[in-house]
Order: sequence, then structure tokens, then C-alpha cells
Amino acid sequence: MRSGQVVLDVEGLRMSYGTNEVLRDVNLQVRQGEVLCLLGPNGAGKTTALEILEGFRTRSAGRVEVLGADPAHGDERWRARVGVVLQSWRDHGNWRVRELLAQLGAYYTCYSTEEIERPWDIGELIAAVGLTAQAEHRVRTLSGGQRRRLDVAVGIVGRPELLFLDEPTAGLDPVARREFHDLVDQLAGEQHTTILLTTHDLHEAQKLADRIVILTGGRIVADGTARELAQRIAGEDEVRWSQGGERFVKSTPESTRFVHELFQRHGEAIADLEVRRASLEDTYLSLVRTTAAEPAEAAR
Ligand SMILES: Nc1ncnc2c1ncn2[C@@H]1O[C@H](COP(=O)(O)OP(=O)(O)OP(=O)(O)O)[C@@H](O)[C@H]1O
Repeated sequence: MRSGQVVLDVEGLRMSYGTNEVLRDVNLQVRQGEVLCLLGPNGAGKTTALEILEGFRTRSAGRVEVLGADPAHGDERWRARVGVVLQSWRDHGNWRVRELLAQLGAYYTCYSTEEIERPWDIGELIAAVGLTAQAEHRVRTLSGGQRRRLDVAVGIVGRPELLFLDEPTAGLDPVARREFHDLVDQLAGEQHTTILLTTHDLHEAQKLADRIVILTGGRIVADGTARELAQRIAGEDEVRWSQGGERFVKSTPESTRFVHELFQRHGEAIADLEVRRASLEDTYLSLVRTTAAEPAEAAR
């Protein structure tokens, strides 16, 4: 998945709000078609980083290139190629769902290309985000989760090449969450949309992301697939079993192979087998605790 061209390139990004230095030295490259999850504790600077990449916030220092342009100077054509789902916005209460999406979608028509017809067909889009039953409802009458689905629809109505999603599944019920995951898979798989999203749900990150980036202490402290991160920091898998009335525990980086060999050697004598794989959660907690324990100067 890392073979596509670089669509997002960040080097030495810094951001301060007054004396509060939030981003200290962020370096990141994202390739076309990647789904990248940005993780980090509350206040780590994820939204700030996203807002800079989206061109909504001016950075203090560093080089940022998004779809070949500096987002601080992105023109309308550039903006039409970028989709944004913010944490929350509460406008357009009087509009009906279909009417609002058609109105917003019309803006993108002139930005169609030979490869990408803009906007998304509104009926198809409404179905894709699961709002068909509410298509003629006024926005202010939607529930929180339905509103979040609409936020996602607004973000993708122009068929963006690059999509930023800030906590897209916050407040969604399990069914809506699953549908959203399918939609992300569809956007990345069929439309090759590059997706950068933030979440606090590690299972979601594990499920959706080709690559996970952990931001804490103003820097990226880990970058890799869920499995790579789990193993690199949390360590090895743990295999437990009993044999002849005795309990055994073995730590191994290759639990599948180990279990295979165990059964080859001892067959039916093996009982109570359990495999605990190194988890992303272990890694995440360990990294975030380490950074939180460091004095700010040490992290610089
Ligand atoms: N407009 C602003 N003015 C001043 N400080 C701000 C502003 N926006 C964010 N901050 C501060 O910057 C830091 C990072 O905030 P940000 O919202 O980027 O974090 P986050 O990682 O998205 O957090 P969360 O997971 O809680 O959404 C916090 O200390 C916050 O108080």
C-alpha cells in the first residue's frame, strides 16, 4: 500500500498557540490510497495538525505539501480535491438532507476531471452513508449519529482525492460504525481515496488503518502497521497451555508457527491453549505514559 505517489509531505512542522508549543517537529509522508490513523491523547495536537494540513490554520514553522500545494495557499481547484469532516459543525438546521447535499455538491461540478466525475450522485451518496430514510428530513431533526453521517456525506460529496476525518465515528452506534468502516474501505479500495483520520478507538484504528501514527509530546513517536507497532513496543505474543496437568507459558514473536510446532510435537496432549497477541493498546499506553513522564525539555 506504500507504493503510490506521495500526496502529503510534512517536514519539521511546528505550531504554538502563544507560549504553548503543541507541535514540535512533525515529519510525515502519506502515499496515495493509504488509510492513515492518527492516534494520540486528548490535547496531543491531532486536530491542530489536521487543520494545518486542511489549510484552515497557519503553522508556526515547517514545510507542508498537500496534493502538490502548500495548504496555506491552496486555491479553489486544490480545495475541491480535498474533503474535510470536522469534529462538529451545527449549521444548516433548516435545510433538508438531500437539498443540502445537492446544493453543496453543485459547487464541485466545474471541478470534474476525466478520471473523477464530481459531485457524487446525491441519491447514491445518501444511501452510502445510510441516510435514505432521512433524505427529506430537516437537518435539525436528525439524531447525533445521523448528523455525524451527514457530516461524512458533506465531506465526501465532491469525491475528494484526499479525505480528512476528525473523529468521524464519535457518537455512532455499532451498526453505523460498521457501515462507516465499510464506506472507508470502499473509498480507499475502489476510489483510491487517501484517508487521514483521527480516532480514540484503537480497535477501529487497527481495523481501518494501513498505517498508524502516534502523536504525543508534540512529535510522532510511532509509525507503522498495527501489527508492527504492537510487536515493536509491546513485545512478543504469549502462548499458554497445559500438558500432563502442568501449565506452561511461552513468549514468542511467531505464535502461529510456535503453536503449529507444539501440536506437531505433542498433539492431543495439549489442552487449554490460549494465545495473547501483543496488542496495539499495550504499545499505545506504554508510549503515551513514557512521553507524559518525560519533562518537556527532554522531549525537545
Ligand atoms: N484555538 C486555539 N487556541 C489556543 N490553544 C488551542 C487552540 N486549539 C487548540 N489549542 C490547544 O492546543 C493543544 C492541542 O489541541 P488539539 O485540539 O489539537 O488536540 P487533539 O489531539 O485534537 O485533542 P482531542 O483528542 O482532545 O481532540 C491543546 O492544549 C489545546 O488546548
